[in-house]
Amino acid sequence: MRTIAIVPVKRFSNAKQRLADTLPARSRVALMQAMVTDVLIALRRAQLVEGVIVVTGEPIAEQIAINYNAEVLPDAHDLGHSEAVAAGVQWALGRGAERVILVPGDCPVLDPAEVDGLLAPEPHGGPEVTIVPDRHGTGTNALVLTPPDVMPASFGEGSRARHAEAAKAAGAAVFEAEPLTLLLDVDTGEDLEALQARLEEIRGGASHTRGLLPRIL
Ligand SMILES: Nc1nc2c(ncn2[C@@H]2O[C@H](COP(=O)(O)OP(=O)(O)OP(=O)(O)O)[C@@H](O)[C@H]2O)c(=O)[nH]1
Ligand SMILES: C=C(OP(=O)(O)O)C(=O)O
Repeated sequence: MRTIAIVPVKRFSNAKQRLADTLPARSRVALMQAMVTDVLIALRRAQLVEGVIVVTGEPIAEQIAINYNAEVLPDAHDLGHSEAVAAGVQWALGRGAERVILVPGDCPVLDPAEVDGLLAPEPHGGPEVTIVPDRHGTGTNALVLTPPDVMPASFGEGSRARHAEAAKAAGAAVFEAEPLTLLLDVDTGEDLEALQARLEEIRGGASHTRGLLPRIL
């Protein structure tokens, strides 16, 4: 099933506001750069992802996307996570995608094998939505949408329940999955500590973020 990954990336200067008390701006920029790089490397290694689109107005993210064989869809206004993804879905439909996986740019320990695990189950033929929550259990870190426009994404506070409701309303089969490496997005100082702990537990992966953390913390 032709599957495209959509990675929205906000301009680095506005990114990670929830880390402003933990890191100075230049470190937040460096962290986003490293995390986006690690996410794109992981998606490129996923066997079941046929293409990657990065939706961004950030020139550095654009260059990273090009370096890792991803397409770039300009985002002139940074109107929001969901808005960026919506544009990516339309782009993916135009390129024949039958399914999309929505992945944020701030899940650096993403494991390609877990991405393939999310995409491996044979689709039932009808509309389907898989929700990957965040580690707090109320947000959404990733969505697998079959077809890509089965429902609009609605990221933000309490999005896990909202996405489940929207999927049911769309008549889609709803699944939930908790692949360990997709549960950890980095939004707060506490997430950063959890990331450091995770990087100590696992060998390999997230090479750019792993290399940067000691320099900025
Ligand atoms: N292209 C684009 N991506 C976005 C936008 N808002 C959020 N994103 C991306 O969506 C993903 C998840 O967003 P958040 O967790 O809210 O990241 P963030 O906005 O940097 O974090 P905060 O500033 O703390 O809210 C990240 O990859 C962001 O870069 C946007 O307006 N445009
Ligand atoms: C991360 C989420 O939303 P946002 O990207 O807008 O913070 C979420 O829906 O859990």
